[in-house]
Amino acid sequence: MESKISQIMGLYFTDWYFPDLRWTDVVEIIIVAFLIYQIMIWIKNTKAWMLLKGILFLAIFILLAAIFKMNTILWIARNSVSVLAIAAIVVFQPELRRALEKLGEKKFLTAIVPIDAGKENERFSQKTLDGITQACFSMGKVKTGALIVVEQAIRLTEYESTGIALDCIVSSQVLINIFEHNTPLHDGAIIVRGNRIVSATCYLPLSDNMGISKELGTRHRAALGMSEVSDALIIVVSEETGYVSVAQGGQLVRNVTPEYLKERLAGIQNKAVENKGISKLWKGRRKHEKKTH
Ligand SMILES: Nc1ncnc2c1ncn2[C@@H]1O[C@H](COP(=O)(O)OP(=O)(O)OP(=O)(O)O)[C@@H](O)[C@H]1O
Repeated sequence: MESKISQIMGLYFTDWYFPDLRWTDVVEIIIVAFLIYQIMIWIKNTKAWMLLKGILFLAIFILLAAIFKMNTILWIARNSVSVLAIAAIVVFQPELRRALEKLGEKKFLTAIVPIDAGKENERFSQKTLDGITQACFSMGKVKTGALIVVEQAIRLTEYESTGIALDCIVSSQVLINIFEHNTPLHDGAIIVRGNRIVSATCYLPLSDNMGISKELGTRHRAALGMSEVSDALIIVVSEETGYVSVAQGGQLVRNVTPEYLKERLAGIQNKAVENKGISKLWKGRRKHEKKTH
């Protein structure tokens, strides 16, 4: 049977060249495919998609100029390539920074080197997890708006300094009190580091994502924006609807249940979970914005 197959192959593919394939070549192919996939996801989720469309348009234009021998246009194109490359780096500086930060995130490093070995493995306690969940849904019931940033591996010092410094243990009562209308700390976001609230009234970067629903205002846009520039988990309570939403990694999941919120918080509670993160990279990507109900 095998000899028959090789006979047929030999008959039809005599001119074909089959290179020797080593296992390192297979690994190389997998790595390159993975990198291309990640770059494509990055392009899709950032402004780079617009840039890619612009570049394609320019490329077609230049190709036409080359076909019809329009020398002036070709000369301009040749001389502006380096300027355009620098301009793209300047325009995409936040996205590039985020991409590099992601590479340097502990979850990549700790997967290889156990940097945190010996350190406390829990980011925050069950009490903090329960306090945040309880407060969010209590505030949702009475339609009190809230914005809570739960810090992970990336330090949010830059955003922390835009608010009022606090050093306060997380509890549902404290959270409800902070976001109470007409109180000095209710505006903006709070940042939670471990079991403590470290800052209130923080200003977060607004997302310029065009895909976000028009019915969502700046509170949700700020949550999404923060999730695009950091690995934090951001919880929003809508003043308008009372819905609780969660943003992380540039994805906003709207109108979640207490069980879902607890699950998401539990997912980042243990630092050790980060090591499993790499396997998650293979799972399919969700839509940019999700509605659970
Ligand atoms: N960049 C920001 N950083 C932090 N907080 C912000 C930011 N922008 C707006 N907010 C908060 O959001 C509030 C305004 O919310 P707005 O009504 O515009 O948003 P929304 O997404 O429609 O939310 P809601 O459903 O609660 O009305 C502000 O009072 C402020 O507390």
